[in-house]
Amino acid sequence: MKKNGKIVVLGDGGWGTTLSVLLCRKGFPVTLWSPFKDYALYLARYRTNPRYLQGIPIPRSLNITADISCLEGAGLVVAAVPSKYLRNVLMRGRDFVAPLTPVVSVIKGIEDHTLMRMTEVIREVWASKRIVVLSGPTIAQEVARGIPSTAVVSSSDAEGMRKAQDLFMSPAFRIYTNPDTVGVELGGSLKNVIAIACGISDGLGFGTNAKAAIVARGLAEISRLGAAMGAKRDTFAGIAGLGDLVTTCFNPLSRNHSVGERIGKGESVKHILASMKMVAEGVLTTKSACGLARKFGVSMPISQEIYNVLFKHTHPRTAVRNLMERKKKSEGA
Ligand SMILES: NC(=O)C1=CN([C@@H]2O[C@H](COP(=O)(O)OP(=O)(O)OC[C@H]3O[C@@H](n4cnc5c(N)ncnc54)[C@H](O)[C@@H]3O)[C@@H](O)[C@H]2O)C=CC1
Ligand SMILES: O=C(CO)COP(=O)(O)O
Repeated sequence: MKKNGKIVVLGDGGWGTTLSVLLCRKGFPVTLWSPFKDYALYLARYRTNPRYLQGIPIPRSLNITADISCLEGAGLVVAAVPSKYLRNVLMRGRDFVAPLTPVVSVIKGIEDHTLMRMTEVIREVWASKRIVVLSGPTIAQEVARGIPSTAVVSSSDAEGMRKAQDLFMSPAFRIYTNPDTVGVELGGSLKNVIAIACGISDGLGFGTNAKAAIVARGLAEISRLGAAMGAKRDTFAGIAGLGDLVTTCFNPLSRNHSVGERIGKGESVKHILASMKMVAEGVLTTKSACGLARKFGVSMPISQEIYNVLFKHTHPRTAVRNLMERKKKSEGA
């Protein structure tokens, strides 16, 4: 990426704003696209994002707009809108982007009605030929504050992957490469379901034994599905797998964890979701995970119980009992 090639970041949420600020600090010309004109004007005027990234100053050098034609002439696009909005945003922008424009997806989700990964959606709508994924244990507030963090970039385009590594690498943000895109995308998306489970466990007042079990058995079911979909099992033991699972299951700033915790404490799912400005991707991803489990004939008992709690009004304690009373089995089976 040349310093004179404009970078467009699609999405003014916590992560899109963090990455815009990081790239600005590195001296790149960056445009942040917000879906809402009023909020774009607010961000541009007050140089702070109280709705999604409190307390982080936005540099004057960051250009902010709600005009999707800002994509025209972009040297690189960072896709940072929640998964449920991605297809629509891509449709709005598709006349302004060429298939050879590099696109970095930092989105952690699986489209629920198609079961497509985000790179698949981008390829379908924009016919993009150069797509990279960035994923890992990256709670936005921590990265924005310069707290040491790591992530992985992944692509079948080796040169694009290395360029993306250079683009984001910073003194407090260390980037690795991993060509297993399916594994990196699945790891980042499916861990949100397990983070909801850990939140429920905390909300019910359980201890670290229960959470450790959810993390270990959650990772086992994520890896099982990933392997069936062609991912490498090693990827799930790395930064985009176990790494992201740990941060999301244990960090109180995680939106997925906090949705689970509130459920465990007795709030209704409907009430929790209505009260949130930010998006907890794990809610819809739970549906997708169960859809993929059925499609690939893989058992995902924790995801299935979370589905029952979220969408079938199963009481969390019933879900726990269902998991604890499953048929005896060996760990590797
Ligand atoms: N926040 C974080 O710590 C991290 C988030 N991610 C991922 O980044 C992606 C983006 O999430 P966040 O930046 O966290 O968002 P957020 O939850 O902070 O903010 C919500 C976003 O949704 C947008 N939005 C609301 N209605 C919309 C509509 N109708 N059309 C288009 N956009 C709309 C808002 O403008 C805002 O950008 C997600 O897939 C998330 O999992 C990945 C790593 C870290
Ligand atoms: O993906 C994330 C951390 O890596 C952010 O997690 P939450 O969406 O649960 O806040």
